[in-house]
Amino acid sequence: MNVDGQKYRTIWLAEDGWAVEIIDQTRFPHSFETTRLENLQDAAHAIRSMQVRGAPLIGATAAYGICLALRADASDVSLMEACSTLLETRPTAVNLRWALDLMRKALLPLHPEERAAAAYTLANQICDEDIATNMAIGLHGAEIIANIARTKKAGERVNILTHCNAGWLATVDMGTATAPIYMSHDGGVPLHVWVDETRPRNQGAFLTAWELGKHGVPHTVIVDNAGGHLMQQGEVDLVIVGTDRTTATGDVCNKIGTYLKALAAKDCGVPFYVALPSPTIDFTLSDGLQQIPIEERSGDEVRAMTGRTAAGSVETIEIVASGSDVANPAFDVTPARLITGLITERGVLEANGKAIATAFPDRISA
Ligand SMILES: CSC[C@@H](O)[C@@H](O)C(=O)COP(=O)(O)O
Repeated sequence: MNVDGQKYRTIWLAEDGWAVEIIDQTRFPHSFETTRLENLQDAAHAIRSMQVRGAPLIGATAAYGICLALRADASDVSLMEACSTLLETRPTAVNLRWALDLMRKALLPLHPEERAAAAYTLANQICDEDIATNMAIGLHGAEIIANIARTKKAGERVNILTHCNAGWLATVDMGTATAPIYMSHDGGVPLHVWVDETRPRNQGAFLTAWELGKHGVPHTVIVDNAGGHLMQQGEVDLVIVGTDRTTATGDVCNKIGTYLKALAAKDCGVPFYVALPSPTIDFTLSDGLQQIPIEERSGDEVRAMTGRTAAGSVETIEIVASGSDVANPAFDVTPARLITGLITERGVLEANGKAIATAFPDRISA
């Protein structure tokens, strides 16, 4: 997407053709900075520290992490160790395992001398495919928005609520939940987005608001607890969120707080959609609540907030009474029964095993 007139992806090869550059997402929204990854440890650190985050981008970064590892040492041991180092960086987004499995299966049979070049080709392909997938999700999701827009009176806009950041910053480009929004907005559909701030790391307030703003999409940041009230007041036409892992039966794991939005949406009769690329479906799982590992992140993310002071410096302050315990589960699971539809690259599916299996027979057998 464009940032002040310059086209960016979230991850790309440096001019030297081997190092990897990323947008450092820990600096948002106070500054826009890019950083260079030169080895496996840089790539693992970028994922762990959330310089890059969002399920598809985590997968893409891991793929380039393999490239960097093989550039230094293309042996079988190096490949296997790189896969296990990267796999341990974050537990919930299944795109990480998907990308590593893809890389390992393709590269292990090759002669070590061929591996690094083949790894770069494959990682580039993963990135290009991510964008094509998101464009397809955008087209399918835009139809849903267009149908709602047709029910509106002149001058009324479609109000969409989203949680966390499933925007272009969470993918290689376009985003998943935001792809239908960008396409509809660019196509002239009047719309407005309610952006959940998404405590504790504020991906909504810091990232989604930033990228919607840069693209000129009307939006309003709300505290995480406001969504239910807005739905009761008829101020939300539909919810679109992303996901880090979706079971073969349609249970959706996404940023903590997603489940509460789905409950409120059900109670208020508001359609609740999940936008996802097929690498986010974990075909080995059938019960999201029992089987999806939920990342527990540092309590410091709950205890503190970072922001810009009136004097212009970026500072971190404590916001919890000292001595209190904190807990920080980073994701929750929304059962399939609360989901109106899954917006995938192969169309909008019902959230159930039959619909998913019918749309992705090739992925099940793989
Ligand atoms: C297209 S991204 C989908 C999800 O990865 C996104 O909604 C999300 O929850 C991201 O969590 P994060 O902890 O910021 O990596």
